[in-house]
Amino acid sequence: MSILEQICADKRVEVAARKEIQTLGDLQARLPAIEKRPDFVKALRATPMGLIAEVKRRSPSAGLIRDPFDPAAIAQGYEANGASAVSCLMDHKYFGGGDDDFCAVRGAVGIPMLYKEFVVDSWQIAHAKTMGASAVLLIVGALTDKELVSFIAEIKALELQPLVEVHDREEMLRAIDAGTDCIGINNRNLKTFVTTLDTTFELAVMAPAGCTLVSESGIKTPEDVVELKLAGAHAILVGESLLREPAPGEAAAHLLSLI
Ligand SMILES: O=P(O)(O)OC[C@@H](O)[C@@H](O)c1c[nH]c2ccccc12
Repeated sequence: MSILEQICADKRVEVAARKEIQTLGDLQARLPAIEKRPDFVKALRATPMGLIAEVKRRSPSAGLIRDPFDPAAIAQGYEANGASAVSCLMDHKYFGGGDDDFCAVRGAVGIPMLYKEFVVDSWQIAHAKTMGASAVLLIVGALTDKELVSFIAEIKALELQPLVEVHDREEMLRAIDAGTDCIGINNRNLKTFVTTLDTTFELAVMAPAGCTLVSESGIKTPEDVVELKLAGAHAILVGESLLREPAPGEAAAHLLSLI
């Protein structure tokens, strides 16, 4: 079993248990009272290169990334230094994240937030809305075509925006067929962890006109960002290289310094 399959199998068990405590109906009952959140895609397109800065403690590929870890302070640093949005890991078992981190960040910044999760169930989409997310990640490699189409529709129906993640040509074609206007190209292969910006260089040309294109993972230098912009990326999603610096916010400003 690949790590992606393993994480998704665990996630199904986790969501089933959470649904017993807080049902989908419980979440849905709260939706009318949830205030509208800022537009994620608009924020990404408002600057020459959008930055989705990530809050994550650890990952299966990198191990422990940052300790001690103060999600609210990190996110404030990102916002003060020009980040367009914050991505917050929701998975605890593999990434050390979860609801507490999301709430802490949500209370600390005004920019849009991405619910960074392995979505396998509609419950998670309603949960993202109640938490105050603006956008929800959908990983094409973890979903059937039918799931992809229905999750995109559910996300839009709640006035959230999907970031549809692909890693190869086949997944890119599936994302386009499903009809999304915001595609994330993950430079990291979630099966092998091999990470190369060549993934973006290869796939960016396939993106339909008008589609917002995000390059994700393994982005480290201002020169990387220039190359990604030339390749057609409108935004970048960056975690590890910022989080390993003493001041992640300042590192974010430096990363954008050549744009
Ligand atoms: O820390 P990095 O290499 O800058 O990558 C950030 C982000 O792209 C990565 O965390 C990510 C991209 N897609 C995911 C899906 C699930 C979990 C994590 C991810």
